[in-house]
Amino acid sequence: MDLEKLSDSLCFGGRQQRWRHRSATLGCEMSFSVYLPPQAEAGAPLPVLYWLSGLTCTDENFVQKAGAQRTAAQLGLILVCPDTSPRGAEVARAPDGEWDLGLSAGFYLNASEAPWASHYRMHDYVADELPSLIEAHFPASDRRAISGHSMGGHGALVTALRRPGRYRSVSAFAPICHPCDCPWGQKAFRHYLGDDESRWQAWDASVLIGQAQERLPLLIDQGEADAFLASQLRPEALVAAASAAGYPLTLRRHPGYDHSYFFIASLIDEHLHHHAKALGRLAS
Ligand SMILES: N[C@@H](CCC(=O)N[C@@H](CS)C(=O)NCC(=O)O)C(=O)O
Repeated sequence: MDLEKLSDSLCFGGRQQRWRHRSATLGCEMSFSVYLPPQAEAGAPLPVLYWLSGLTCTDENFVQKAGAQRTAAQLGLILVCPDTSPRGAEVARAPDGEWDLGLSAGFYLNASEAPWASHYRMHDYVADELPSLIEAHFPASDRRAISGHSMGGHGALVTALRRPGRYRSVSAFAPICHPCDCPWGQKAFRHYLGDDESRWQAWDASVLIGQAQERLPLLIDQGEADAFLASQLRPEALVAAASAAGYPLTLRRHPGYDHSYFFIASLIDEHLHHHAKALGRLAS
């Protein structure tokens, strides 16, 4: 596996890096960002928090805006941020001006429909190919946690729920909680998965939580001033489904916070502590 280093900066005593590789799963070149805390110098494997960003993002939004590195350095957590869709000239794209489909809008699923199916396999990339690469090339253990924002919050929830045993904890900021029943999700699922809505359910956290095999520590933060809250995010659907299934869910609603990275930056430390406890880096 060829890995090309694109950048490498000292950050809170650790390294903030960006890498490029050829993804066999996605059939294109992909970039990802990784933060290696100072403890990585010693070489002993450290646990990894995978972060999935939202619509219009790349692997760089979180590392530049969330301010997670200071606490990751204290806790000894590696942070890995994949891109939000396959990339490159060979990859299908939405018509100009549509930012909620195609590039930067992969929805962390495996598409079944043309023209998307040949490259849009972000679920397999995030759950399988990327962790294998990280664990082979960096001082990373197989203790994994997953988190994300908006479309990436949906991705974190669905990835953890679909893949029992792979993650120790999960969290999300302002996730799309019930994509089968909101405009962003319906548009993406119709294109990527086809018109048969019964096939959408395998990618909807509010459905999957009712079938969950394991109970992970699950934390969700939601801003009350988020412009997408009522129309797109629908946390009440996930709360109802979790309650019916007896799945413990901590959902915190925060007055005044919007959908931006300012909200994420305000609460990211609490998410890092949530994951550090499950990953054995803090007393629980
Ligand atoms: N472009 C959209 C907003 C898209 C948006 O809010 N994207 C979120 C994720 S869903 C984000 O993280 N944007 C990038 C950023 O804030 O750095 C609009 O104008 O309404």
